[in-house]
Amino acid sequence: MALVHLTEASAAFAGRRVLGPVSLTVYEGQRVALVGQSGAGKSTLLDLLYAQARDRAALVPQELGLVPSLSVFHNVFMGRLSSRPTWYNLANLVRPFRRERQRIQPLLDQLHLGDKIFSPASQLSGGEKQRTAVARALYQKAGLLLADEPVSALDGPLAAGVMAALAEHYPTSVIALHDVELALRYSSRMIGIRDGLIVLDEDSHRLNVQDVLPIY
Ligand SMILES: Nc1ncnc2c1ncn2[C@@H]1O[C@H](COP(=O)(O)OP(=O)(O)OP(=O)(O)O)[C@@H](O)[C@H]1O
Repeated sequence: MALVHLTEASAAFAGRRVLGPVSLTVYEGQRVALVGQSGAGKSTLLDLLYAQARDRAALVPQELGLVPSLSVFHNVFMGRLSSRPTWYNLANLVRPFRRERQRIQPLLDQLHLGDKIFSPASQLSGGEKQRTAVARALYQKAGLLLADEPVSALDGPLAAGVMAALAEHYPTSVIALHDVELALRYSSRMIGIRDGLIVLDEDSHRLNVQDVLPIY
């Protein structure tokens, strides 16, 4: 089943086309890695996909979108604000419900962030902020994950752990990654972007790093 679909889509800034035309269908169960040079158009493509699938997608944007004054717990809780009544959200803001803590704590533990649950986001390192945004997406439990460089601030083993967590919670995803090896390891389909166009679209298991490098 197709979860998101673009037909001859394009995007421009100040009259300059930066993406497209691109046509892309992402099917249920596909873990898509988006790779390409800085400025190739990966974030722009993710934006177009999100615009099509806003009601069924969790987004980890490159800028993360955290509220600095709120705790990690509350930032993660925000992943499901729209599915809860306002009174519930406000009450949980003042005094976290035990059942919400019981849902959020294991996600943070999995991301090695468990001891930061009530730290304000403003006091986190770059990598901790990134993992908070990832936890928010895990908590959201949407049908599709869209993530823009979700592990760029993490070192090797931690990056692999976060990619494994994303794969475990989200069978269908589109993730922009600059680390080609990581992209190959955690995706089933590899899409390469160059100058705003799709120049590679292949099963990841058919590719190795050398096959992907020419798009850079
Ligand atoms: N708000 C904007 N205004 C003007 N130009 C923009 C804007 N956002 C992106 N662009 C341009 O669009 C092109 C594609 O940018 P995009 O962010 O999609 O690339 P990217 O592949 O995600 O890059 P990176 O890997 O550095 O995040 C670039 O040339 C960029 O300069």
